[in-house]
Amino acid sequence: MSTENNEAGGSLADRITKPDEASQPAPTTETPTKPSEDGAGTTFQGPDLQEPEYQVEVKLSDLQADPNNPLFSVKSFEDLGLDPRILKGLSAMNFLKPSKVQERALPLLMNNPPKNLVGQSQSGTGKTAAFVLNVLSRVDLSTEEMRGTPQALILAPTRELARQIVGVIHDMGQFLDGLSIGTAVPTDASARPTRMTASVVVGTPGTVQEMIRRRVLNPTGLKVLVLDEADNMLDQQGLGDQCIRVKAMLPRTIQVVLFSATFPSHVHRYAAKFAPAANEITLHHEELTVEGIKQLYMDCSSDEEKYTNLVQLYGLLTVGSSIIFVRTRASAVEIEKRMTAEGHTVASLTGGIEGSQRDAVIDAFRSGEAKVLITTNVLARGIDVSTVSLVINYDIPEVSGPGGANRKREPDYQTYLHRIGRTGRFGRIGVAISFVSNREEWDMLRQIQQHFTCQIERIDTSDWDEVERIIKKTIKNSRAQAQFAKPQ
Ligand SMILES: Nc1ncnc2c1ncn2[C@@H]1O[C@H](COP(=O)(O)OP(=O)(O)OP(=O)(O)O)[C@@H](O)[C@H]1O
Repeated sequence: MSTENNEAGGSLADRITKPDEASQPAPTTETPTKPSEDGAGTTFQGPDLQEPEYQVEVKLSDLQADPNNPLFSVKSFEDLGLDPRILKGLSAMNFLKPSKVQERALPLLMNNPPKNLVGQSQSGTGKTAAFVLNVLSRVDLSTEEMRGTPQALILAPTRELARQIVGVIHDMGQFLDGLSIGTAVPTDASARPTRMTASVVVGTPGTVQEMIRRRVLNPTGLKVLVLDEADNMLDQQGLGDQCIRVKAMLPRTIQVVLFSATFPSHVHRYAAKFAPAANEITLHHEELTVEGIKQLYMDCSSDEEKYTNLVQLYGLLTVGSSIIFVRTRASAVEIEKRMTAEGHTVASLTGGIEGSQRDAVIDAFRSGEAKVLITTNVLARGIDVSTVSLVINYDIPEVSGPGGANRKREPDYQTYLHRIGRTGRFGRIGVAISFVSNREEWDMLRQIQQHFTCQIERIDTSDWDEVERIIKKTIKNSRAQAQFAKPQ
């Protein structure tokens, strides 16, 4: 069973599987090498922090000098003992200073003998670079034979995230001669390789498991295993099983690295078994929200009013880019159809569409060609598109599971945090609006507020000009306000 798509909430029962994708390894993928301007991967460029339209006043360097900010660091990348060619890659990506998680994780990761790591840090704070820098520092590219030997394996829950990580490795490792990166995501039979000879392999667990089983991927030379979005990977029945099976086929001495913005306690205990004797970087749940994301909600009297409010917001959705999260594939498709028929330009991405079509949609969204993306939880995690300034929770994320209609509805805290974290990346600003259309949804929103001890403010929809003014002002001012709020 493949588990590349974990759309319908965080639970096992609703996870949607695509058995046809399970046994389909993919080819080594090459990505372009043009350096990016804002620290995002090449293929995923967005504007710099200084978005002219919003006249953002604060600079990244200010945030990185604030000890309370997750982007703060005292060290430079040079201090972290990285290879000069990797430093050159970082500089080409315009990464000037490490973030807190990078500064803390890298010495732990790169120390010898290698130790396992369970690392947590808020969304958009640079966890990818933390594990990629360790991977690039550990691969040996000195001989032809080593260059063709898979030495590091990175697993991610979705094809979109796997492809994104490939882009980051490509950019960061662009000056490492002989580095090759393989992508192991479901693909057509005609495009499957017979042998994976890349030194770094990034993929989804089902496909990687199948590649190892069919001896397409030889795991004996692997030195590092990374699980990105590790809590999600280990907590879902299918994905978790696949990760365990993959790990059982790897060398026993492999360094295991687990990263996520969230590690709920039950998964944390399990993670400690998957990565034994690991160093840990852990946050309390009230430390998890990101300062630059303004959280709002809208009262809607019915499901239909959710739709009309969304349409009213269309002008704001296209100021930057925006992501609209819905609960099911069917509603994503329905909203897309309805909005398109009414003359709005929107795209949708769900696990229900073919892999190549998914790639085309996400690529169009990254390039800005598509500015409004309707999706399910399949894109709730990890996706890094710096232009996203607005996230809409059209449906509040819920824990789903057995129990039928009488079961009490419960918010999915982790998914809420990951969804809103698609904006406000690495010190940028963003707005997240949750729609509530009945008492139960309002209760779930209140519970989310309590859980993260955060403020989710109501927007009054009786005057749409005012709504527009408030949201635009918020986008414009939220970072600056955070600065003014700082003690002198
Ligand atoms: N040191 C740095 N300097 C500048 N930009 C950086 C730095 N580190 C990371 N970034 C940029 O910050 C953005 C967010 O990084 P990344 O996607 O790794 O976040 P994350 O912590 O993995 O988030 P999530 O929990 O949502 O997966 C990316 O666009 C990345 O290029």
